[in-house]
Amino acid sequence: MPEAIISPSVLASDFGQLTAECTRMLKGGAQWLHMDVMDGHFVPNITMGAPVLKCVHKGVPGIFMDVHMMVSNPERWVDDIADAGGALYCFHIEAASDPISLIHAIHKRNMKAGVAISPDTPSSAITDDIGALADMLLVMTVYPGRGGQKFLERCVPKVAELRARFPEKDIEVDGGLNPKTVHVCAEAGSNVIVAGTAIFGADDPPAVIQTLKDAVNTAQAKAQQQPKEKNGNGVENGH
Ligand SMILES: O=C(CO)[C@H](O)[C@H](O)COP(=O)(O)O
Repeated sequence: MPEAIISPSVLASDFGQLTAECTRMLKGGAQWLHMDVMDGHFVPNITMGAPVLKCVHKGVPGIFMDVHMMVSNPERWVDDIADAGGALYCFHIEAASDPISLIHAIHKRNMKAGVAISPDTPSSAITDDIGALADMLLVMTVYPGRGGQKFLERCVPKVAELRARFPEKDIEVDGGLNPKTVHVCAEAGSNVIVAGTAIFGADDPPAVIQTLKDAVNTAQAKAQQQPKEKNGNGVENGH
C-alpha cells in the first residue's frame, strides 16, 4: 500500500511568512507541502504562481512542493513550475484538453504528475490510460477555490472506486479534512491527506499531522487484516 503522506495546504498559512510556515510544517512531521496555485479563471480566486514557489523552494531546503494547479490551460505552466522547483504538478482533468500529452510533458520535466477531479466530476473521467500514466489522483472533497469549506462526504465513494482500479497509486483528498473527516477517506483508500485549516489553525499542528497520519496507517492495517471474501463453502475465493 502506498505510504501515508500529509500535505498541509498553504492556503491556510500566513502568506506573509510562507517560507517560515512551510519550514514549520516540515519540522512538525509533514512530508509534502500543498501549494495552491489559482489563476482567477478556473476558480474565482488568485493566489500565487511560479515566482513565489521559486522563493519558497530556495528558502526551504528539501521541500517537496505538491503543486495543485487550479488553473485553466494547465499545459501553459509546466516549464515555469518545473523551473521553480515543483516536485508534483497536479492539474484538473476538467481543464485539460489532452491529459495524456500533459502527463508526458510533466514527466519530461522530472515532476510527478497528478490528476484532480472536482466534486461534480465522476471518477470515470480518469480513464484507465490516464490513471495508469499518472502518479497521483486527487479527489476534491470541496469545490476548489478557497479553504475552510465543509467536507463533502458524497465525494468519498470516488476514492474507493479509484483505489479499486489503481491499487498502487497515491490517492490524495483535499478539502475540509480534519481529525474527524479523515477516517472515511482513509478507509476508502486515500493515503495522501491535504489539510489547511485543521493544521495551520491548530494549537498543536504536529499533533494534528500525527493524528491524520495515524488514521491512514490504521485504515491500511485494517484493510490488510480483513479476511478475504469467502464463498458458500467457506473457501476463500481465488483458491
Ligand atoms: O485546494 C483547496 C481549495 O481549493 C485547499 O487546499 C483546501 O480547501 C484545503 O483547505 P481546508 O483544509 O481549509 O479545507
